[in-house]
Amino acid sequence: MFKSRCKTEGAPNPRRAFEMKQYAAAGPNIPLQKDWSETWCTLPQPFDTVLGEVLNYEVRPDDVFIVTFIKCGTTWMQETAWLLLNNLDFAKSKELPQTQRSPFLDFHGIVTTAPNVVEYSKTLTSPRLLKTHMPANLVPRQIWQQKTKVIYVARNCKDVVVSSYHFAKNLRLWAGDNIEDFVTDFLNDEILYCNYWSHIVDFWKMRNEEHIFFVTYEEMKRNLGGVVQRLCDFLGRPQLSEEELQKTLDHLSFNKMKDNDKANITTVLKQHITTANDDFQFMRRGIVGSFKDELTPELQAKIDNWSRDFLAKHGLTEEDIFGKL
Ligand SMILES: Nc1ncnc2c1ncn2[C@@H]1O[C@H](COP(=O)(O)OS(=O)(=O)O)[C@@H](OP(=O)(O)O)[C@H]1O
Repeated sequence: MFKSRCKTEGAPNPRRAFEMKQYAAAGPNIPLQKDWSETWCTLPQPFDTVLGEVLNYEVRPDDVFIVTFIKCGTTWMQETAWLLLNNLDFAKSKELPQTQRSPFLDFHGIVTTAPNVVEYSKTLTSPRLLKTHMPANLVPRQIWQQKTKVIYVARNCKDVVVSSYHFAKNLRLWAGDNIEDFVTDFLNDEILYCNYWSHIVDFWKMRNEEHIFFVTYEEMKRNLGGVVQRLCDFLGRPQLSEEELQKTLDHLSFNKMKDNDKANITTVLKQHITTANDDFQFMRRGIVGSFKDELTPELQAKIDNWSRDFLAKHGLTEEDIFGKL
């Protein structure tokens, strides 16, 4: 059912920390919409099984999915949406780790020693809030059949490159040692879940569909209060009072989430990814534009050219999606 293709067959990239495959959805049972890109998704080998589990996942009518490319603000949005779906239960949010409140369906594909999250998620009461990094053509197919609610968070490419570089390097999920090589691998789709743009553009095209909530990390930084109230409408929840909103924004601030070990997933990641460096921090800078002081002008231009070429084919520019950076 799955076609795997490997551009680098016969010449494996020495910077790959583990064997990766590039998967493309294939076969008559997979509802590949006409205008979705058919770009592959780069995943570790154990996804041969996990992909099937995720694609065939049994979706409940009131499930809410958070779908993102990596490092786009997933965890921040999970904390936000979980609170709204659970009547602002701050006490429970501080008791239970986020990974238990809002499981990451594909986690055991990346970390084979992690528990089977697909199985765990079946034990949760509804409404469930589920996370996946799969692209549109590889998320549970019932999402498209049932028009299940999807919250999609996108983040500008250069900040994603920087954030994923620190993440992959410090967890030793990538075996190179400098950001120049990482940029090369990212642009060649050698990094987990790449290709970046096809992931984002597919959902951008669906952003006006009723069951899709498309938002950017940049908008969350600019006006989280506005995003929260808009999300209340999407989730069918009442708007928050001024007092509730302020309490929610305080809980969701970078510093509060960083100090909250039930929302900051540093410890969980270190527990499962045993190769992690001691000083690995999941909550790193949490800003828009960290690329400005972490990427040379040459690397920025290299990424911009690559982005421009991809987006031109779709009649888009990066500014259409993210505004001025
Ligand atoms: N509350 C809050 N405010 C602002 N920014 C936040 C917040 N929580 C997480 N973050 C930042 O989001 C980045 C991690 O993205 P993800 O959660 O998508 O990572 S993952 O792919 O699910 O591992 C990562 O970005 P960088 O700091 O740029 O690395 C986190 O710091």
